[in-house]
Amino acid sequence: MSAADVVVHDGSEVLAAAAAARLITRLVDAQAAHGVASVVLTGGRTGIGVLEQVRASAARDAVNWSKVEFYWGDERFLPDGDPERNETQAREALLDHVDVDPERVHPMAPSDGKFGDDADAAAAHYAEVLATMAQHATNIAVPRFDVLLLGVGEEGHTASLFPDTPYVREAERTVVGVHDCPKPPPTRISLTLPAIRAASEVWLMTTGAAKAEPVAAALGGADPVDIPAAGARGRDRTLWLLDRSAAGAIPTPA
Ligand SMILES: O=C1O[C@H](COP(=O)(O)O)[C@@H](O)[C@H](O)[C@H]1O
Repeated sequence: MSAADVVVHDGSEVLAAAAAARLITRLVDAQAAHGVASVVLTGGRTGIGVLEQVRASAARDAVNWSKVEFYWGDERFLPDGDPERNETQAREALLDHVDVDPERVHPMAPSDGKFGDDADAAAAHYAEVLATMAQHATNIAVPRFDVLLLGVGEEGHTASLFPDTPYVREAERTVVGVHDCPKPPPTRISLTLPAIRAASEVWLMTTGAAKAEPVAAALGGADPVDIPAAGARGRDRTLWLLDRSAAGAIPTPA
């Protein structure tokens, strides 16, 4: 397993702009190599801020947006269009402003969709969607994810995998319904660590002093059960994009 790369930016604004530029380049390169690129989106302040910066970028349309497969790493299990849904925020930040192919946008089901309020059924369906898109590049039933974006919570959660839960311990399923989350809303859908680890590149992006301890713990080799972000890594690259505050507790080399 390759060591994680850590890039520290001065503040949240420059981090979002720099991460947006990096994402545009990653998608352009993936399209050059594969024809179609694939990205797994995250919610949260930092993740959505990056999408807003992509929208605003002069380089935005270097990406052929109709040839990008969009997935989500997690979703707040709320009614369709709810402003707190990661999908709603991603559409407002970017997807509604570029020429995406609706057939290539794969949101996780809302709580008022065909699965009703059954988050476990909605999660099982998303796992089936991923399996049908799998290209058998890896030994797990998910498609090739060129880049998988993640945030990090103050207690170390990533996607919607929270500490010391059966969901962060999940070793077989690719997608789970998550219940009794400490951060509202209590019910969510999330990729599991095995699914996250199938991605070529995993980028963990976070800002603010409140994240400094979990970031330092994750980079210091914490048990993923205690700090789920510690368990997020890519097959080819794991990249931490931080601002100085979030990086503030990382031990400096002697
Ligand atoms: O609830 C969530 O929180 C995390 C982190 O969000 P942030 O605002 O602290 O960056 C986010 O990555 C996740 O997608 C979201 O569901």
